[in-house]
Amino acid sequence: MASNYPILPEKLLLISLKMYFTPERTLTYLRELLKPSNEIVHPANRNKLLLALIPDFLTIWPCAQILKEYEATLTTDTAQSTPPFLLGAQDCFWEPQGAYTGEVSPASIRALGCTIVELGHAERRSIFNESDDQTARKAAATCAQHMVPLVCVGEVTAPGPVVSQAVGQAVTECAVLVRAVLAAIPDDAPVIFAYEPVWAIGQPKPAGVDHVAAVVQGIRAVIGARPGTARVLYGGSAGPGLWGKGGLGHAVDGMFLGRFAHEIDGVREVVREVEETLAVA
Ligand SMILES: O=C(CO)COP(=O)(O)O
Repeated sequence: MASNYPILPEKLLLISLKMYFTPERTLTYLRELLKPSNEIVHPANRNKLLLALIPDFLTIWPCAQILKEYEATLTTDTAQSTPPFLLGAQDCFWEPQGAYTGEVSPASIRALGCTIVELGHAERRSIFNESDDQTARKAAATCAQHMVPLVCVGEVTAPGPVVSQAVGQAVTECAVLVRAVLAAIPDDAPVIFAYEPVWAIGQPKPAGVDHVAAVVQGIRAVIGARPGTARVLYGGSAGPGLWGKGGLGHAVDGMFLGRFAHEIDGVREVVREVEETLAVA
C-alpha cells in the first residue's frame, strides 16, 4: 500500500515545539506561520520544500483545525497528494489501542491529521530510558498507520580532536538505531532520520558543518538503497545561517528546528536560505 504513504519532497524543514509553549502560544504561532503576509509557507513549492510543525499532543487537534481552514483558502490542486504543510506528533505508543494508560495511539494521531511521528528523541532516551527496540516498534506502528517515522539518531559524546575517529564513532553509534528501524518497517515505507548529536542539542551553536556532512554521509551508507524514500536531516541548535553558502545545504535533506524557530522571523530566515539553494519562489 505504498501509495497511501505521504510523498516526501527533496527538502524538509521540521519544527518541534517540545514542551516549550502554552496551548495559546502554539495556536498563535501556527497561524503566524501560515499567514501569507509572513511569506513562510509557499504551497506551490510543496514538491520541493515542505514545512511541518510538531506541537505537543494537546494541541494537535486545534492545529489540525487551523490547517484545515488554511487549506480551504488555497486553490485545489488534485495532482498533489501531499498537503502544503504537515503536522506531526512528538511520540506514539507501539500498539494502536488497548489498556495502555497514559499512552497515545498512533491510530488516533493519524485520525487527527498527523503525517509524521517523531521517535527516539535524545530527551526520550535519556529521561525516559526509551530503547532502540522500543523506538523501532513505534516506527513500525507509525508506518502501519501510513505515517512517516521521524527517527532521531545521534552520538552522545562530543567529538575529540581526531576528526576521522569522531566521525567513525558517531556513525557507529547512529547505525544501531538506523538498522533497528529499517529492519522493523516495510521496505517501501518512507522514513526520515534526524541526525541530532546529543551534545549539540540545547546549545548556543550547532555541530560543525564538516562533522555533520561526514556523519550524514555515513548514515546514508548505512541506509543504503531501498525502495522507500529516506531523508536525512540535521537537528541540534539549528537555525538561521546554517544552511546557505558553506553551510549544510549541500549535505542534508533539511533541518529539524527547535529553539531557533520559536520566533517567526527565525523560521522565515531559514526558509529563505533553503529556497535560495533550490531556486524556488
Ligand atoms: O532537539 C532538537 C529538535 O528535536 C533541537 O533542539 P534545539 O534546536 O533547541 O537544540
